[in-house]
Amino acid sequence: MNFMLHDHDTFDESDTQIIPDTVLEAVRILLRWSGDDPDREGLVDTPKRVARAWQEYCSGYQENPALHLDRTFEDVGGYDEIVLLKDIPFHSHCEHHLAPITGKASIAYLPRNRVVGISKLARVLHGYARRLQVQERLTADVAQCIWDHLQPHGVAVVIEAQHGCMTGRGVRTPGVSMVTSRLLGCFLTDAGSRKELLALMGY
Ligand SMILES: Nc1nc2c(ncn2[C@@H]2O[C@H](COP(=O)(O)OP(=O)(O)OP(=O)(O)O)[C@@H](O)[C@H]2O)c(=O)[nH]1
Repeated sequence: MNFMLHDHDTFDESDTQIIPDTVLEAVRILLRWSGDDPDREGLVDTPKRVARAWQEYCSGYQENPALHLDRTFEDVGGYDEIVLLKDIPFHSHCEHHLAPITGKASIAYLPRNRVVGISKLARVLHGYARRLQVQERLTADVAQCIWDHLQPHGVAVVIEAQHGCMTGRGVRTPGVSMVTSRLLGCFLTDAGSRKELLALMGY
């Protein structure tokens, strides 16, 4: 996170990160407001831990996920069928309650003359997941990024996830999954391609 550094900000020697004192104080206020004592032994380092955790949860703001798709390969023996990376686990946070979203994503594309290293599809997913999200936008962003930067014949992203804001609070309904999909190109317009894709994905 790009916070301005001030003289009184805290330098965390354990990982050489500088955490603005305003952030530490915000966590202390939340702890106190929740009913606990931020000065008791177990909580005294909690603001620093929380700050570091949120830097990690939100590290996607510091990257452009599209850059993972810069390197492509053309010599793949004429392969021109669907490429699918299935059931990629991911972790995100909802923008409404900052509660965790955990789930898995399946990402497919039908290449046009070039493919990308398969790990890069997961990197694109994590680049968007490590931001505050709603599942619909996460699904759409991943699909659009691949569509724009690989210019394939088709892209499909299906995400199935559980939302902490529904399990641990509010309606308190565990065990439900939210499923979202974004189909582009041939997967949207061609019923045969879509049928093949959904069969490969196991739907
Ligand atoms: N569509 C969608 N909704 C989400 C997502 N993550 C959280 N939500 C929902 O966002 C909604 C926010 O609703 P609000 O009525 O503004 O907030 P709230 O009063 O805390 O709602 P409750 O969760 O019903 O207690 C809730 O229904 C959440 O379940 C998401 O990724 N997509």
